[in-house]
Amino acid sequence: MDAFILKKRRRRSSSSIPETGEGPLAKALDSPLQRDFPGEDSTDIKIAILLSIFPELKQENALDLLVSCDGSVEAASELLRSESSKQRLPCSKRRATTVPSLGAQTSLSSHVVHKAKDGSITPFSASPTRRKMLHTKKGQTLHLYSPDDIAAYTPCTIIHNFLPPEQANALLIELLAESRHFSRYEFQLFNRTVKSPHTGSLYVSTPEEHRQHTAEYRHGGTYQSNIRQATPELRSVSRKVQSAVNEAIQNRIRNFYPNGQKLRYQSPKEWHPNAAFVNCYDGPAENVGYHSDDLTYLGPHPVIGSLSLGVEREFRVRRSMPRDVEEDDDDSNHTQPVAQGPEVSSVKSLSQSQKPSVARADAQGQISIHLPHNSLLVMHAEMQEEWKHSIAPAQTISPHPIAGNRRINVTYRWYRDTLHPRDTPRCRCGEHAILRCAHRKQETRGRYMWMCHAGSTPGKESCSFFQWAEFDDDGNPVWAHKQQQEKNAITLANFNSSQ
Ligand SMILES: O=C(O)CCC(=O)C(=O)O
Ligand SMILES: [Fe+2]
Repeated sequence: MDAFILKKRRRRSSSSIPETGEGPLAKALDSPLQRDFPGEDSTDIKIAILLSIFPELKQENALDLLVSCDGSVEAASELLRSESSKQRLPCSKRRATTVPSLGAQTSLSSHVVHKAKDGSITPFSASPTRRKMLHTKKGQTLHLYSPDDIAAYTPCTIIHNFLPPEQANALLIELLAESRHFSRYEFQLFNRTVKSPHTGSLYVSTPEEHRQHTAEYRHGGTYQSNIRQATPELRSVSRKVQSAVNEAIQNRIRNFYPNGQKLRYQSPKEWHPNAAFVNCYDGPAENVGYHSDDLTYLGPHPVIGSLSLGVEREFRVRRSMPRDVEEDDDDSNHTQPVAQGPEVSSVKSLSQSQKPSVARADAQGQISIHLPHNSLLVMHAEMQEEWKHSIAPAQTISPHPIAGNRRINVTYRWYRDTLHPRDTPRCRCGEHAILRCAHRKQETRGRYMWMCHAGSTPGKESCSFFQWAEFDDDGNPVWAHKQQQEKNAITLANFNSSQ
């Protein structure tokens, strides 16, 4: 289970579980997967039986296997026998890493199987219990490394060593020089003005878009002064990001979405980046707190291509828990600012009563995806509405030969022509309303709404404006059709086509 390491472990005092010390069995018995395992008392006996039959099997892999076989030693042995016989075949196309006895970076999903009531064994990825087994517990972090596991358990695709090394280094050097111009985003969190615990800047395609972003677009409720024009490396890399992201979207649709169809409100058009947030995390303490990205200009179910350069850091994700499970309040009275976009801060300094969303995050546990230099993470269409993400402060980091202690991140984004601030609704205080997805109440969950964002703007108070947002199935706002008929639609320039 090397691909899947549990960092914080529960201490067990139960007398039914023998004292196992700090070894792999102790880790295995503390696994969150344990709770789905029937007949907990006999776990160690079953592991011992499996180990006596298959001496090369690692203890922690034995537990994985038992869990996936619903606790049946028989099914687990059967699977191991068939795996080892496949391995002995000289022409076997199977990679050795699919056998659980082998070591580092094994994909969990590649060897975990599901046993149906009729005794048939299917791959875990096709089993109905797949995601159920991955619920993390309070305060726990599951670490995923392999691209297969990341695709199976999170709405993300990771591509390691994405660019040719020289191109990754050239972009890193260019953006490290740019980072001298970066600034901290300011925003209102509850009753305080907070600065983001990292720096950044927004890059756009053309001088005209630079003007519009400074004077018309609002980010986190304010006009943004720190907008820059895309640099040569940023543009040339965007071509590769564009094709990799489009390929990843098609794979995701084919392999993960119901009936192999795109999600409702997801755009069927080719994804093309026309803006990018570039973030700099200077040292292990710099971070970004849990948030989902602002949908206002990206529209429903946006896809984001996120390139990491320099120091490796942990990208943590967790599902946004439906709030009606815990509390019953009304979307239309939404006054609690939910952190959005790169303007988010760590909320550690707030008192317990002030941080309900943090409490929910803890209750659910989280998954950590490690982002090494030159890795591209695609956040798919379900990510912003159903999950939250963060860059955790690190205890230690390994300095990068070019970047030192710094990590540079580029999130390539597709700002929608149809959601230009000229066309989006205004709230009663005359501000641009922001787009959010409802998730608190079951009856309205998944619907979009336009809301006043002034409550998150330093020095402003919200007018509580609220209006349901209407989109067609491809994520076009209702006004887009009218504009097209009148031929006065706005077109934003792709990074690639505007140089
Ligand atoms: O640094 C990262 O990987 C994530 C940045 C992020 O979440 C954002 O820019 O919205
Ligand atoms: Fe983000």
